[in-house]
Amino acid sequence: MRYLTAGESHGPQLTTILEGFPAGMPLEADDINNDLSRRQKGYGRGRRMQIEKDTAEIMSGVRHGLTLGSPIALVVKNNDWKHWTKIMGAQPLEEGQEDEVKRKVSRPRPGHADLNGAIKYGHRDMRNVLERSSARETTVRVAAGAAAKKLLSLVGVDLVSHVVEIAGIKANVDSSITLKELKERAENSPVRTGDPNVEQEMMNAIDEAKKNGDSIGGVVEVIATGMPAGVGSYVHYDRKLDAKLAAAIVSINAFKGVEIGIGFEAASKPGSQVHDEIAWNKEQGYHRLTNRLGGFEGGMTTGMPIVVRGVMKPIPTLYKPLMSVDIETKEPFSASVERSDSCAVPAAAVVAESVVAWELANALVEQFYSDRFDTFAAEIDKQRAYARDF
Ligand SMILES: Cc1cc2nc3c(=O)[nH]c(=O)nc-3n(C[C@H](O)[C@H](O)[C@H](O)COP(=O)(O)O)c2cc1C
Ligand SMILES: C=C(O[C@@H]1CC(C(=O)O)=C[C@@H](OP(=O)(O)O)[C@H]1O)C(=O)O
Repeated sequence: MRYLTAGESHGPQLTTILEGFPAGMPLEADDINNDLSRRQKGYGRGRRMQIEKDTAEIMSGVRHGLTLGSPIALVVKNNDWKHWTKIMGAQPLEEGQEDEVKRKVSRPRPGHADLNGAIKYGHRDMRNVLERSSARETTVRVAAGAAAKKLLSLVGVDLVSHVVEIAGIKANVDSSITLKELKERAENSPVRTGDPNVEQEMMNAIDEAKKNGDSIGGVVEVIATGMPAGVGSYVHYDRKLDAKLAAAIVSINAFKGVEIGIGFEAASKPGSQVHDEIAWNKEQGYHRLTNRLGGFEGGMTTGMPIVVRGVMKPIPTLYKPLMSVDIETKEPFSASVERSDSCAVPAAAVVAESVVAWELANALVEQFYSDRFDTFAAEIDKQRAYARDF
């Protein structure tokens, strides 16, 4: 499967085209809209989220609630567009209009794509960069991921995402709770954490950062259960599914690191406390007695839950501005800010869940016959039975 996205943050709409979904799979706009709304929630977001009410329209590839096997085009309109029509206007500017409608952005913001993007594409107006590098684009990545999640749910793969750390405050999730309970907790928490004991502390940290004109980051975790064993491959670097997940996570705006299973903790532990012992019984088939490697060995799924974490840096736009240089005058300035999120970690957890879902769905579609949804689902069931008794 593949998808492209198009759209500027303050343009009329965002678009994505999804390709490779099996034909005959149920899909409705509501499957997508629920996740779009989840991405908009979360403590620490700025004023833009009060303007937008993200909903997807399915423009192609689905009839009477079933996929056709042809490309699926999804559109999400930007409500904010109406405030930006002049600045974002599609028409070329006429003589003398330049100053009136087009305030050139010549001041690159530290931590953003502005300066490097301007150098790369030769834009003297850095709005041409920031409009596309904005995390507004994650809206349609979540739409794509929601369609992937629908596919996964129909073949018995379930996902949950939650916030495990904000600004050094760590959640401690009771390992005895079920995935369903974890999901409910995260869904009902303004900071999407599975640990209610640290929720208030995290919100206080966000308030404090906001008050100080600063921003904070954190760590999110995505867990996926039900993936059959043996998906992905060890034979080539670009077929390793854990590597694809890592790339997907780091591709999210502001994500700077990724861990699979215990991740960086493995560096300080002996092998006996890192590797998961293998066992077999009739009911479960092969399984691991622990899941420290987060569901992967050799770039392939083990059949155990997949556990991926990603670290998000603090939002780069700060009300307490950082120094930069104007590209026209080469003079230093301190950047002023109109609006920004102060912490988007809870929202980014939903984005992480979506990009992981896409990679898992893609891996299944690549590995199993996938023209028709009914045969695709049957093949996955067969793989589960085969792997259990192997
Ligand atoms: C959900 C989400 C919301 C974000 N909101 C903002 C924001 O309001 N202000 C901002 O400066 N950066 C925000 N970012 C981060 C920037 O988009 C990102 O840091 C920037 O594009 C540079 O990319 P890089 O950090 O990956 O290098 C957000 C990121 C995500 C995932
Ligand atoms: C619009 C979204 O996030 C935006 C991501 C973002 C950035 O620089 O990444 C900057 C802000 O944009 P604006 O300046 O228009 O308020 C955020 O609101 C969204 O998540 O839907």
